[in-house]
Amino acid sequence: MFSTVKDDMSIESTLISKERKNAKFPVEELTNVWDGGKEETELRRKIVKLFEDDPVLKSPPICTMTREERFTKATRKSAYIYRNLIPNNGLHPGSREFEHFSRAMPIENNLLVHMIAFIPCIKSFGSQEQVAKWLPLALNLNIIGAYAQTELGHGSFLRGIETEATFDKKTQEFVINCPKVSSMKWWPGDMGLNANHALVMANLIIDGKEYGMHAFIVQIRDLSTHMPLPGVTVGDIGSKMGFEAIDNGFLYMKNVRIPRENLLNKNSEVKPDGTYVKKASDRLMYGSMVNLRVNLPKSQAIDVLAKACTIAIRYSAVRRQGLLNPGGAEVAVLDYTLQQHKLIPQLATVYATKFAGEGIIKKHQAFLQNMAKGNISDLAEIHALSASFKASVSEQCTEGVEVCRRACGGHGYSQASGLPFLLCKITPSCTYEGENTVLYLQTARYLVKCASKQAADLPESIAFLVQPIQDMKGSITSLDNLIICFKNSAALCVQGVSKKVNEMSNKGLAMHEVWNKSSVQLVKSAKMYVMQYIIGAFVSFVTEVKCSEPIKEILQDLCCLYGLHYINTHSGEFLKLGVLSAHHCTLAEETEIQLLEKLRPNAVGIVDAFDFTDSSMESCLGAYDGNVYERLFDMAKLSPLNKEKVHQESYRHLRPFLLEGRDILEGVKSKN
Ligand SMILES: CCCCCCCC/C=C\CCCCCCCCCCC/C=C/C(=O)SCCNC(=O)CCNC(=O)[C@H](O)C(C)(C)COP(=O)(O)OP(=O)(O)OC[C@H]1O[C@@H](n2cnc3c(N)ncnc32)[C@H](O)[C@@H]1OP(=O)(O)O
Ligand SMILES: Cc1cc2nc3c(=O)[nH]c(=O)nc-3n(C[C@H](O)[C@H](O)[C@H](O)COP(=O)(O)OP(=O)(O)OC[C@H]3O[C@@H](n4cnc5c(N)ncnc54)[C@H](O)[C@@H]3O)c2cc1C
Repeated sequence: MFSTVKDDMSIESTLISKERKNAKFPVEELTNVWDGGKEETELRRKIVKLFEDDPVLKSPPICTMTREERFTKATRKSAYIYRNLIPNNGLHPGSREFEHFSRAMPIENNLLVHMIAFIPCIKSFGSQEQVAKWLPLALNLNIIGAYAQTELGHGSFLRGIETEATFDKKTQEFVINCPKVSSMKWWPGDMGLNANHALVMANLIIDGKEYGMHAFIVQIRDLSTHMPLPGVTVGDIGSKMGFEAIDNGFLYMKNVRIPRENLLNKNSEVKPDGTYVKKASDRLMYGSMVNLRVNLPKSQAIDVLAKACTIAIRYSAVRRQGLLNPGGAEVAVLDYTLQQHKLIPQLATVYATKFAGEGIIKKHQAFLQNMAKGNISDLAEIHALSASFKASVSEQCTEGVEVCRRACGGHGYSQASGLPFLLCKITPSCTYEGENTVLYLQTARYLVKCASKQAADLPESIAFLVQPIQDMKGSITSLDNLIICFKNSAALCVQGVSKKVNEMSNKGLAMHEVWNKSSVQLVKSAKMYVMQYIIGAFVSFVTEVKCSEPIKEILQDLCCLYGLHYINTHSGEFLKLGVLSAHHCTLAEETEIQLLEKLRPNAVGIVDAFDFTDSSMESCLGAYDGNVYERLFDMAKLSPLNKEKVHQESYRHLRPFLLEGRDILEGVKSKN
């Protein structure tokens, strides 16, 4: 319907090619470092290609589809992936290939909560017999389960959850009830339309006595008709800011009866006579959340920011607007120091959080191995670290994506840029798997407890909180000094708020009031604690990684930039704590600006090294060829509103005024 408008040779494509020629490092090697080795890069590309070449997984750009179409396509693709593509290609969970799935998955898919929460919960909370019964069914999608914990009235405060599971000795069943509207399960992914089972977190009641939150497998839909079972009211909660392909659901249960065996009973059991047997710590009930807080940040936040950086940096390298040199040619907006100051620190955030996250995954794996042997002594430490890490990463990356979006000017507001989609995808990561403020407070609770102990009684990673403050020798801009600066700040923050807490409670104030009155500083302490962890982990990675000198230099520069950018945006905190002087802050600012200038020629190369395919980004601004304007025009042509030259409804409503206008204008014309 629209005529084609094409430049013979787009200037934008030429500009981005020049950028690539100017890069001062081997891009492929940085990709290998990012992936964890050359073989991993090859494997990832193989898996991505397998998914991208598959005709079943192709669909129109998401910005041209309705919610209904997006949900339908996502379900069709997900069912195919889990039942055909994965088993037919021998890609089993736990295999090396599996590590690369999140990069290969279509841009929209669902059944994820079934895969990442329902299945792992069966494994964590189920006895051997229960795992043997439920796991194969779940892996084959014979049953599809949601993780139904949050209710309309309660999400964060789990002790307040209202859904009840009352044991009926006579029938050897649990009776599941949502006593009030506020007790209805609300939000669980995959539950609204696709799930036929749910892992329901409910308050266990035996003979009138409450035993707290436990996990039950509840069938909610008939397996042959998919109709809700008696007593079950279930559906989709409606349109959201994002995740439109996912059927986040509501679930209201009235006298739903399930067999006694459906209480997942690895950690606690109800005997036929109603005796309650506790086999392990109550805290293991929270294990599923720790697992997700450790493992989700990579795919749900860090990769999302990496994509946003790719889009914004490629676009900024070809978008020419204004002059730097009076009388000269228009410049790429990436040449403005202020544009570099927006975007390049986001790149540093991607690298810092990715490598720090890998450290936490390793720590968590070690914890799981110990737990299998009955040792959960590191639980509090891993809970505190994973809670604040999830909070900090989701917060930094969400802010970063919005910075990238705005850095693309007007086009960043267009769905065709891919950036609104990324922003809507990343924003809820600050809320799900534990609302960030609530998570920071959990970390702070642990840190304050640690502050009253001796270094020898604390885990190695925490002992610095109670040890003497270290001196910085030499420039603030060295990586060693950055670590010292952040460690000192975290220690002083924690000690300061602990002192405040003690003083207030010594004055007789109730602990809950003390806590509320100190909460602003408590959250700040948790943030500083996790920042020192992230910086420390990034520095260790940069120091130890085996790579060529140019790559090492880029990583060192990004590492330094990450620390300095944080200092410069929070300098008041560092000055207030007395960790840095005004002179240090001035130097930190100058050095950051120098680093931006140094990294600028490599910026396109660094985002190329993330190696996102065009189809994994669906972005007219971020495609590899830099051909932004033609792509924007082509995408606009696909808008469903452009299906016909004249939109009948717009014409119908406006026609009377247009006819008036025509008559007036024709009258004027005939007078003339
Ligand atoms: C063939 C298979 C193929 C598979 C293919 C897979 C392909 C994969 C591809 C891609 C993967 C990526 C895809 C991802 C897609 C993601 C989509 C989005 C998913 C979103 C899913 C979201 C799910 C959810 O949101 S679930 C709900 C989460 N809810 C929460 O997190 C609630 C937060 N609240 C809490 O955690 C707690 O209740 C609380 C701690 C805030 C409560 O506080 P309080 O009452 O004060 O504490 P209490 O309960 O009394 O606790 C007392 C002590 O326990 C300690 N503690 C608390 N929490 C924990 C914990 N987690 N671990 C350990 N200990 C804990 C607490 O500190 C107290 O200790 P103390 O010693 O007494 O001080
Ligand atoms: C996209 C998405 C997917 C989800 N998927 C699932 C799922 O699959 N399964 C599931 O069970 N749930 C799911 N959830 C729900 C999610 O886990 C909860 O929304 C989340 O845990 C936050 O709880 P809340 O909504 O009750 O927030 P609230 O706790 O009500 O938060 C509201 C405000 O109160 C503040 N606040 C709360 N408590 C405190 C406190 N103690 N001190 C200071 N401030 C406080 C918070 O900081 C926040 O500012 C999902 C949510 C989203 C958005």
